[in-house]
Amino acid sequence: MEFILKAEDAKDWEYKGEGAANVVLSYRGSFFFLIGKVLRIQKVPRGQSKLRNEGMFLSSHERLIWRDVEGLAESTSKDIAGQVFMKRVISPLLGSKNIDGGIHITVSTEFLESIEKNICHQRPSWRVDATKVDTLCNSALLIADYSVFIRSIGTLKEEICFAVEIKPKCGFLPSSEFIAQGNVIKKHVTRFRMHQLFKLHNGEVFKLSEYNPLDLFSGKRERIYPAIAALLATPQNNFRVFLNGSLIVGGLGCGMDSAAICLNDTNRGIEDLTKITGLRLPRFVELVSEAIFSSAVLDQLLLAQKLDRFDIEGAIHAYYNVLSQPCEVCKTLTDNDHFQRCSLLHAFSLEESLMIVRDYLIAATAKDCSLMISFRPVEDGFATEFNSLFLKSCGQSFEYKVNFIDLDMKPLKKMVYYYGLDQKIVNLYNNCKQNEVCNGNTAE
Ligand SMILES: O=P(O)(O)O[C@@H]1[C@@H](OP(=O)(O)O)[C@H](OP(=O)(O)O)[C@H](O)[C@H](OP(=O)(O)O)[C@H]1OP(=O)(O)O
Ligand SMILES: Nc1ncnc2c1ncn2[C@@H]1O[C@H](COP(=O)(O)OP(=O)(O)OP(=O)(O)O)[C@@H](O)[C@H]1O
Ligand SMILES: [Zn+2]
Repeated sequence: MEFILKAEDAKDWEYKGEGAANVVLSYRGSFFFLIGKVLRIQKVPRGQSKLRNEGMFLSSHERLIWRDVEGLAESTSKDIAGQVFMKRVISPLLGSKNIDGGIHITVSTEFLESIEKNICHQRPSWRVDATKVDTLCNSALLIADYSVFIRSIGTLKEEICFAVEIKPKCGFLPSSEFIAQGNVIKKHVTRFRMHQLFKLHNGEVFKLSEYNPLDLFSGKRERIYPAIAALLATPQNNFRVFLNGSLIVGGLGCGMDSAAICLNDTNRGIEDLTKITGLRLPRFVELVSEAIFSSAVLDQLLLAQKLDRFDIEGAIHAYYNVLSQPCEVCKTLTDNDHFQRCSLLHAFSLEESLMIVRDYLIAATAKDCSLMISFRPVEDGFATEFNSLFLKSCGQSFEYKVNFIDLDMKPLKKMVYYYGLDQKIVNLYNNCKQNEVCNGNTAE
């Protein structure tokens, strides 16, 4: 008999969080198979009811880009495309060890409608205004809950555990020759840093984050620690802490909490963590840093991000080649040298152009995914099937697990948006710099 979640099951699912595209719920019922799991449900922009497309999910150009990936071009839904993309494109790059594709389960429209109603008051209001549960979707993704440390399926033993969620964003500086002279700042200042200023300017955050992705991705202990400390100081949508599965630090998907509220909440969260685990703030930062350092999990992620070799300023020209359309960007270029250089990209073959765009899209996924690391204190010398580390400074051993989340495929049509956003971000940064408003965060 097929397993279906129906209206009466909705009460067992509790709001956990959401991003731009999905809402995530934790299971609070007693059905063995669902214990320790979360359900990831697709959302749609409000006012836009997505018509079910019974045919191919990918556009004809996307099918061309992904034609070498077995089963991807033929996908008939977002779910199927996502699953194939994760299995055949992302897992080989990031290593299957830290990725759980989850399973798709059938959900009734009534279940989704009840969920939409039940969680409405818990969602951030700006997310409610922008999106709603896609009640026309007939499946949802069931994944292990990484905010808890589960040792065996179907049990949630009463053990202390905590987890951090990190959205590290882009960990390198681009060096593409297709970056216009006027945008050369991109080669010296991180995208994250420039984007912060843009977000501040547009009221998307209250305070600039001091987090530097180059530190987090450095592979050096002494640089990872300040990166984690900076994330903790200004979590925005880049950092969350869960204690026994409940969110204690970081907001529900936005950076709109005022600096004071945020700091108060963080302090309270850390107090709770210290009370329950005995771990004080510096030791906690040390533990998270050590897990990132020892697991070297960001090395693979960085390689995947670096598939973006041409930067959007180069890849956008390849995009127009793929579409076989006149390039909308070349039309706007005023620097003749730069125009000549970009023209070279239009001489590339279709094969080369497809590869540039495909690699850019894979890198975009790698720049937007998050990492969840769950910890559990253990007796020293305790044999474990998981990674473990000993924190000398507090004489305590921990076992930990690292998992990537949000490895969704990015749609091809976003390329134009990516180019526009990039130009807006760099223009604003350049203007601010000229006005001597902003300070540099240059790479060494
Ligand atoms: O473009 P960016 O760098 O702002 O990233 C977007 C994220 O913004 P962020 O900068 O992390 O606050 C954005 O996150 P928020 O909605 O701001 O929490 C999404 O992750 C978006 O991806 P998608 O639309 O769900 O596929 C992300 O879009 P992609 O660029 O990954 O497609
Ligand atoms: N497997 C999981 N275990 C625990 N919590 C999870 C899991 N997957 C997602 N979450 C929580 O739900 C939130 C939203 O999930 P996710 O990042 O997949 O949404 P999204 O809409 O795809 O995000 P984005 O805005 O980056 O596109 C996460 O930030 C995380 O807090
Ligand atoms: Zn062009």
